[in-house]
Amino acid sequence: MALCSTFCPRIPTYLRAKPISSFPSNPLFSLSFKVYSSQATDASSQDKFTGRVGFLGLGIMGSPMAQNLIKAGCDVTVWNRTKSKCDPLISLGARHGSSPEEVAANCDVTFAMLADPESAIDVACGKNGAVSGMGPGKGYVDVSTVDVATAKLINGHIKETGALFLEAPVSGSKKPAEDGQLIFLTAGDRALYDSVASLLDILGKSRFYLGEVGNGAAMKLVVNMIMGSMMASFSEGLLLSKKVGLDPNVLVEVVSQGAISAPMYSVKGPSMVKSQYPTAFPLKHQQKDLRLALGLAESVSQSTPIAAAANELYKVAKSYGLSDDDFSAVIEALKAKSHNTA
Ligand SMILES: NC(=O)C1=CN([C@@H]2O[C@H](COP(=O)(O)OP(=O)(O)OC[C@H]3O[C@@H](n4cnc5c(N)ncnc54)[C@H](OP(=O)(O)O)[C@@H]3O)[C@@H](O)[C@H]2O)C=CC1
Ligand SMILES: O=CC(=O)O
Repeated sequence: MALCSTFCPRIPTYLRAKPISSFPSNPLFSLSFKVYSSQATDASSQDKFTGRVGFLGLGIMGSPMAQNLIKAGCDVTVWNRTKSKCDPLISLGARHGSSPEEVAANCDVTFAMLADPESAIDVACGKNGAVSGMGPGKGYVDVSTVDVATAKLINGHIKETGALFLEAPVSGSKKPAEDGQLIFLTAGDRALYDSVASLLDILGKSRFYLGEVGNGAAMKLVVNMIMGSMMASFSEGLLLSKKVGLDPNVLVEVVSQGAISAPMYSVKGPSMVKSQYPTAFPLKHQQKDLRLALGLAESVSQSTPIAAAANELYKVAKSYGLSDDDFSAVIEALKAKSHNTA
């Protein structure tokens, strides 16, 4: 079945796109409702996608995303390198593909949510990769966070088969993925963007179409460069407040009420004070994103000293075995530093 825009019936009315003016200006509304900014979308998600959907990569992000598609009534086929992660989704009604190639061959559109550029390339272009199953009338949507060169490389291989390509990295972590509140940063084939708009609207609260392939990756890396630096700076503040005799919990509260408030600080601050880092966004992925963002800055000779310093801290944290902890564990690198210099 070729890509089509037909009705996908199980999306409740309250989850459908609403203009931003329908909601009060309270930012909390954007955390709990589907809100579409005027720039974020002009494709109508009234045209529902009912083709078969493939999903490759069922980690922290991919599993809840695939689950939301299944719960919305989509016909989903999953594949993951570690097969056991497919089982809960198969229990929910998903089909299983034995390779990315088989999934792509049997589906109209295939999503991929892989760890990094290497795995994204391997799953798309490697042996039994998705490219081998692609062809005219099909689409490939890569939602992994990769660099511009990787997005362009995969785009090239997919397009050679006659299929369409959309890069669509997401902003938003484990909880937004579970809640269908992701922000899609898409670029590539506009026709594919329009075809999968209703799927993106099941998974996310907004979607930006940014033009040429590479712009999605670039936007995502800039956002995560800022986020990585913010977390490193917040970590310094928490430790400094404690060392000068303040209660870091009170700092979290003060920050939450002022102009520098951010959900990230309010959500992660209390557990950071307790030295607990339950993984939502793995530290190794934040360091990967900083590394890729620094490469992006290098490519245009943009000075990014703060991000470069933050990247060093994440590398130190990795060397302490914190790769799979949440990225807020970067604070441990600063604790170790102050111990070393004490
Ligand atoms: N977690 C988050 O908060 C967010 C993450 N992201 C980005 O989304 C992507 C996925 O993140 P997340 O789900 O957290 O990561 P995970 O580490 O939880 O999952 C990574 C996925 O990639 C697969 N994988 C890794 N290496 C290979 C390989 N060589 N071949 C095939 N498959 C491979 C893993 O398979 P296996 O299960 O076999 O290991 C798994 O399915 C990353 O690019 C990340 O930067 C974006 C926004 C938020
Ligand atoms: O990439 C991570 C995120 O929280 O967004």
